[in-house]
Amino acid sequence: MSKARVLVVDDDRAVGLVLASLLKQAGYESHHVASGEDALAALASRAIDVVISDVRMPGMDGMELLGEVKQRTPDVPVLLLTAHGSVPLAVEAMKAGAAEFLLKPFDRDEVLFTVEKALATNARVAARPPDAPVRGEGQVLGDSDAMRETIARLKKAAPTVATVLLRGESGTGKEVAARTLHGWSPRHAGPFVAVHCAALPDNLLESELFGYEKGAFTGATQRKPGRVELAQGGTLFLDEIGDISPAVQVKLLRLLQEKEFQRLGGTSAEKVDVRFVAATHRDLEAMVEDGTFREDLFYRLNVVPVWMPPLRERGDDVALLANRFCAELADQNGRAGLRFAADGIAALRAHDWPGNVRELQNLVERLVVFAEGDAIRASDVERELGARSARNGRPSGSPAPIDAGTLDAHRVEAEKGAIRDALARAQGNRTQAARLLGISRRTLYNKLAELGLE
Ligand SMILES: Nc1ncnc2c1ncn2[C@@H]1O[C@H](COP(=O)(O)OP(=O)(O)OP(=O)(O)O)[C@@H](O)[C@H]1O
Repeated sequence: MSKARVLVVDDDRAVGLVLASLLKQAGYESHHVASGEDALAALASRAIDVVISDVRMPGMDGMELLGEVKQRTPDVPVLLLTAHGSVPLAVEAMKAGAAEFLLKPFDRDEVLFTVEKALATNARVAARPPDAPVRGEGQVLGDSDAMRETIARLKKAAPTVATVLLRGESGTGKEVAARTLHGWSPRHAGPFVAVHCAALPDNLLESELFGYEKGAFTGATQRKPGRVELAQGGTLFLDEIGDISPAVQVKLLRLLQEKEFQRLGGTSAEKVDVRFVAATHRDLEAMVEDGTFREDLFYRLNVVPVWMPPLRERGDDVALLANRFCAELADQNGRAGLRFAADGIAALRAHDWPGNVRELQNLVERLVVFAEGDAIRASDVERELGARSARNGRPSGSPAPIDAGTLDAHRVEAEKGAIRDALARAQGNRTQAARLLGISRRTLYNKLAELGLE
């Protein structure tokens, strides 16, 4: 299908561009405009599926824009973004019809989760057929020994219907690999449908996967196909498979074994023809051992295991990827010609990339947005790495312990306390705990790993 279109409205160019490009990376078509007036012009001239707008802007502000959008194109959900969050403002915005209220500085997963949720309420988008990506789109890139081996395995698996299990740390490119595999497969003209299993609570995940019949539950006013059905003739990508509950594990086992499923509220089994690709950063073998992941499901998934190597083991790929990202992002951001100086690349090579390719891509993006000359130098890289490490509480390069007196150490402790508290209040239920904390389930999982609370 054509990609969902997101309009980003922010008078702060850097914020707007970063947000628009984050959405692009996630597979949306996104445009940035700098004012409410320009947003209305964009809405009048092209089909937009969701709007994300800053609240405080000169001229027409986000609240006024919200009012106009609700009048002119009531189907289009509006998400408001502000650094000046206050409860009365949020309440006022929700009353005026805002789909959601997001706080700056924004969290990538939170933004994507919220956009996905908002798109699900847009009937026009829901009625579209699923994704049929262009052959070759989003191909895995890499020339290191580790990556050559991975690519060779993907090529061998591509022409078959064997289930592929992609393993590797977060940000290593498992989803990119899944899309590449689909693009290389005989099913490439069919749909590629992704389900991010950790992002959804159980009941939503089930209805998302299997769909529902009219009347299956309150609010089920019409029959809705699930992602499994939408992937007919193509590939179903089950991301974060290690995060699904035992109840969903049983249903997936049946789907993988019998190639059939039942819609929620349905009475008959439906047959499907889909190729399964799953991914996880978790140690599934250990989960099988401790009884949190079904052994039979593990074997069904682990037919062709493919490991995505961490970026720190990919040698020259750092330079290859950085140059590629720089060229693309510089082009998109009106900085064509901007490149890395040799010492800039050397500085990148010296970093250990705990966030893998995602971290590199985000860093290059910031370097492009804030670059002043024609070349990105080691000092620019070090400054950005240092700034981000300070924010993450993870000093750059060497993993020195956090000084108990620093602001970051306090933040880390405060976050740990809030997460422990929410988990206790939710009696260990992570979905509820995430809700109490106002973050997505996926963000909670990432935080648990980052803070060593798992
Ligand atoms: N080989 C690659 N070529 C181009 N971009 C890549 C490559 N690998 C990863 N990326 C980019 O890095 C980011 C992370 O990739 P991806 O989402 O596929 O990782 P992942 O392993 O699925 O992460 P997670 O486990 O957190 O879901 C994406 O923005 C993706 O576009």
